[in-house]
Amino acid sequence: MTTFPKATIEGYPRIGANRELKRALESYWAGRIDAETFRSTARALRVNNYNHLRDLGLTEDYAIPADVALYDQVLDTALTVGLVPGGVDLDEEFALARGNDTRVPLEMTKWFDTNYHYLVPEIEAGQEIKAVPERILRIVEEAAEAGHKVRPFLVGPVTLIALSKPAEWSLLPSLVEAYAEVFAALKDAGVEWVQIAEPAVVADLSTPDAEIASYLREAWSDLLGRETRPNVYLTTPYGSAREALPVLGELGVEALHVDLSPWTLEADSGYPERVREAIPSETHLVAGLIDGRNVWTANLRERTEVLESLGRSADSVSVSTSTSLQHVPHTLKAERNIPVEVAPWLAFADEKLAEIQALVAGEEGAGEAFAQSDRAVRTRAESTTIHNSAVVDRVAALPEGAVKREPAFEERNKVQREELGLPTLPITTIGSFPQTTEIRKARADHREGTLSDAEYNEALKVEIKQVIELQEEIGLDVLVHGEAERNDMVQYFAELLDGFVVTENGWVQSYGSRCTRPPIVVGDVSRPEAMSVEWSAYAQSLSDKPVKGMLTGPVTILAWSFKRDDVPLSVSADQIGVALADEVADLEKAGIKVIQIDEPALRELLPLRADDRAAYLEWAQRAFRLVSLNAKPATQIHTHLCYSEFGQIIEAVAGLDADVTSIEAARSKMELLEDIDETFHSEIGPGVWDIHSPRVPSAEEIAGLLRAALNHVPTERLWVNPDCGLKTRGYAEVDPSLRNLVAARDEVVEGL
Ligand code: MET
Ligand SMILES: [Zn+2]
Repeated sequence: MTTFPKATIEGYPRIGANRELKRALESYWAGRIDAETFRSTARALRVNNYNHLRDLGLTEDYAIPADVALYDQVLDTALTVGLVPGGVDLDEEFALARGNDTRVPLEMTKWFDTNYHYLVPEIEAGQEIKAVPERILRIVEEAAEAGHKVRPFLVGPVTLIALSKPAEWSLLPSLVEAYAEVFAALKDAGVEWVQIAEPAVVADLSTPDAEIASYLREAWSDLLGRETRPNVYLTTPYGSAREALPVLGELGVEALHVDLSPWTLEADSGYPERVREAIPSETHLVAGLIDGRNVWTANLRERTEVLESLGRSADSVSVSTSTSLQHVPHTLKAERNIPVEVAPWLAFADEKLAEIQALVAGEEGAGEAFAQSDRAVRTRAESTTIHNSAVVDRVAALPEGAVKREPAFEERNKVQREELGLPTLPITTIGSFPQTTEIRKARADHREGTLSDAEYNEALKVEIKQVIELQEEIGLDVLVHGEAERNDMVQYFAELLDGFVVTENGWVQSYGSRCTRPPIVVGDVSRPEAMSVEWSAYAQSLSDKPVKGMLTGPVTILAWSFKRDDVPLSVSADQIGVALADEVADLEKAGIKVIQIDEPALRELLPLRADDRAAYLEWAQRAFRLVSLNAKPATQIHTHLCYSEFGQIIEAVAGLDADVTSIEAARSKMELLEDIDETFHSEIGPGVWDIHSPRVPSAEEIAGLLRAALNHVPTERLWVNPDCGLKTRGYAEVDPSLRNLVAARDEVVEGL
């Protein structure tokens, strides 16, 4: 048997260093290129990546994983094993992902606790499962033609069912048959190693841990007992395996990956020890030592200690990443503006490859790399640019534990009613208005330097004025300035706060062709000057109605950034919280009476393990409350949540102690209302217009949703608003939809 490579990675960014895949996908969808051209572009990108990885040192056979889905790895696997029918057809695949005239797309949701989103297979008991090995054989063949023995990649059967809707376990035996068929085909094609990811063993999904462990045993003892199959490399990224760990040890897979990243060991420090005990020496162990989802230079000395603590002989252990590198940008080489002091502290995908090789070579073999790592660790710890004692002291002086805005909601509510004098069922929007071509162009020109600061500000003010006038004319009650100055809300605040570094090219795939450029929290966070006041104050000067100030909350800013690894998340959250509290004070001074603090990512950071959730919710709530802690009683604090189902954490949402909460609800047909009943005592705006779709909701439809809401929420506490901001929509839909909101509200109020 070919031995497992000494140095490897779990996966590499698929989108392309210059986002080639994104461009090819979007050109194909728009009909600008045909299927043939698309396929050859995607193929060239894959082969280039293999060549690139070989140049970076992955020279051993099977060191390079072929984790090469065109849209999503779960969809790709589901199609290959036939859990979702679609075969090899490109348009079928994209129809599942994006919908078309005849079908709605598959639902999309977060992949473990990352910002990547996968497509959720819809499955049912008794359905047919027919493997399509051609999909993966093509990948193997094209790699072979280019001179590479790559490791075909699939999500494993247990994880695939655990992530499907519903998790229909009765399908497991026939699904295992399909995997067996794919394995046999790969073996026949001469493949010696296949990589199968089973991260279901690290998370508390809808299926309990103990059951996951027993399905794992059932599926894998069967698969591993098959005659015709390649060697199996089973992987467990995104955390530590608990109940399933002994099972993984007993299965007898040829190679097993465990996630030993600093992040995982912080939550479960005894993990290396448990791995050492549970995994027999016959199983080749692959230590996922290099963090696949953060951007910090590894402490090679400390990583070596973890490696040594596994007690393995050199030929029975390899070094890899903790997860696929799909969660980090390609390379630091594409960055020109990272401060020279900070650059050595960072390692993107390509830089991590060098770290893996250094760990394999050890200090004797890679002295320079170890010395560099030592320097990075030391200079980062000692840096006076990122450590700001004023910020640390300020946060240390805060009261510990839960903080509470005074007076309590009921009292504030009275003052705010008087101050604002809003009508019954007040109407507002969530903040952003359509980002027009003119605004995008102005922003691009400003970035390029062809539009001066003054001209850019002027362009923004023209836009704000139009947005205010439109809202006045339509008759909304609490207005917004439209957020024309923000492209991405988190990027916007990160650029204005100290303690963040933003990248030029650090694109990371979020889903399909969608990429984001997460900022990096490098140190203590503070606010050198006001960030949003100029725009809000200008907007307020144009209207007698209240204009809502618009901030992104601490949890969301953190969730959508690369986080520090030298302090707990709660520390950064507190720091961002007080920085935003200063912004609240400045907005109040500028005459703003209503301030929204968006926390769409509150649910996203919820830990994978149920045991860890209470502690998370505690610091998340605290950070949010710090922002509004010293707001005047008369200032109405709103919050907004979207992107996930909040039923599970509705009490935590109520615990934010906002005066008004808007929550996405239209798409789920207001399912949320059941949960709201018992828990919510403040005002609430369940979204009544699904802004993810280009449809214009009719007034009757909206009125229906409002009447449904009134069965759960008293009239005086209900707000009328869309599900989320309007920035991705066009005015052609926004204008009539807003008018329908007003008509619906008026009609419902009439009938009260
Ligand atoms: N205020 C933001 C907006 O309207 C909230 C977005 S939540 C993803 O765009
Ligand atoms: Zn939203």
